[in-house]
Formats: sequence, structure tokens, C-alpha cells
Amino acid sequence: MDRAAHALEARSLSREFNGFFAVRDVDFRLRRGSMHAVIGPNGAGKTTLFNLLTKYLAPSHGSILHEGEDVTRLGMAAMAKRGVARSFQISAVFSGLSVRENVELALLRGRGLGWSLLGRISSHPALIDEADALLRRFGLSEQADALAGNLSYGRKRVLELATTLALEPSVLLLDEPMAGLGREDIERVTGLIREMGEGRTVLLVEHNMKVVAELADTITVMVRGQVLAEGTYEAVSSRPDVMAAYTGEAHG
Ligand SMILES: Nc1ncnc2c1ncn2[C@@H]1O[C@H](COP(=O)(O)OP(=O)(O)OP(=O)(O)O)[C@@H](O)[C@H]1O
Repeated sequence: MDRAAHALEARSLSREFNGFFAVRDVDFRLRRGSMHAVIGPNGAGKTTLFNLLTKYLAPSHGSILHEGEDVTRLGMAAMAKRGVARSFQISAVFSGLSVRENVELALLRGRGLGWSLLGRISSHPALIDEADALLRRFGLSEQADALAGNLSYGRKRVLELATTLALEPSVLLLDEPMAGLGREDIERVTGLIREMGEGRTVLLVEHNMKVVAELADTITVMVRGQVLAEGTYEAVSSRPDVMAAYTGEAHG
């Protein structure tokens, strides 16, 4: 088997909360270079699966592989070192720092430099150029000197994506990147995620089906902690059992 074919893999992954299986016996493969979405009705276990894959939660059973290596027991920091980054939504944005400082800080962290070095960014001229480029790419240049805490919600989400990309991950995991965004921001963020996916593997948990249809090459549908279907948007969205799951008529 080609070990490198799968950026991440879950084998018989389960997570139990007081006897209730939020994720039960899930086999899941994130193909290298793919843009993969996990969808499903509320309570299906999407966030739990995401948190297991990103090592935010420990599994009750099963294993997780990165590039074919068992990483079940590794923590989030070790995964980040391996190039697997998750977006933390706006909690990762430092409100008291400017937009530019947030990006510079993420660039420093991406290179393993402590953020106490922030004051010394001037000693890394290449990073200043990179920060400029990232700010431009994410349409944040005009707000570079604004305090991150003063940005609108949508702008904060865009900044959060910029800081995640600054870590230069090879695998990017995004939890509901469109949550709470208006139409204009959704279009911008969709475009940014598409761009961020070039040369990387992306996994997103997302409720917005238009975005999923537009972005994802592979879709996993979860229902009641298990995988119900997997395939292209066209393939899974035409399945009666998937439709039934969304209208609350699924049995099993
Ligand atoms: N920490 C927890 N303690 C107890 N139960 C939990 C915990 N986390 C999740 N669950 C339960 O596990 C099930 C799956 O939750 P999860 O958040 O993974 O679903 P989801 O598909 O992401 O839902 P949503 O789309 O509403 O975010 C739910 O029934 C939820 O109540």
C-alpha cells in the first residue's frame, strides 16, 4: 500500500462520552492533496471526529495514522510539528495585537521561534516581506495596523485563516470555516480556502452545502457517529439515505 497516499487515516475510531458513542468505529481516509468535507445533520459526530483527528480529544478506541505512521498517542503540538494544523477560529487571534502582529507572530511560530521574539521581528526582514504578502493575499493590508480585537467577525475569521496558513501546514483542518459569516465573506473565504488547498490536503467540517459542493472533491456523510456515505457531492447528495438523514428520517 502507498503509505503517502493518505495524509490522515482513522481506523475503527470511537469516542465515548459516559456510555454514549459520539463517534463509533469510524474508518476514515484523508487522501493526500484532497479537499475533503465532512457533513451530516446536527449531532452526527462531525466535530468529535474533527477533534479526534486534530488530537484535541483522545479516542476511546481505534487509531490515527499520519502519512502511514501511528500518531494516536501524539498531542497537538507534535502534530503541528508534523505539519498538521487546525484552525482555532477566532480564539487563535490575539485581540490586543495588531493584524500585522498576529500574522508576524504566526510566521515566527511556524518557524519554531518563540513568540516572545515578536519584538525582534525587525531582525527577520524576510518575515516582514512574507507578512506583507500574506496580508495582501488575504485582503488585510488596509487593516494591518488595526487592533485584531476591533475587526468585524468576518475579518477576524479571515485573519485567523491567514495566521493558520502562516504556519505552512501540509494538512489543514478547518472546523466550520463559514460559521457566522455573511455572503460576501463566504465568497471570499471560499476562494481563500480553494487557494490554500493548492499543494496541501484540506479537511473541513462544514454545514454550508453550497460551499461544500463548490470546494470538496470528496465528501463523507456522518450520521449518529458513523459514516453513512462517501463520494463526490453529486454521488452522495443523490442518495435517498443521505437525504433521509437530513430530514430526520434515517433508520438504523
Ligand atoms: N463533551 C461531550 N460530552 C458529552 N456528549 C458530547 C460531548 N461532545 C459531543 N457530545 C455528543 O456527541 C454527539 C455528537 O456531537 P458532535 O458535536 O460531534 O456533532 P456534530 O455533528 O459536530 O454536530 P453539530 O453539527 O451540531 O455541530 C452529540 O449528541 C453530542 O451531544
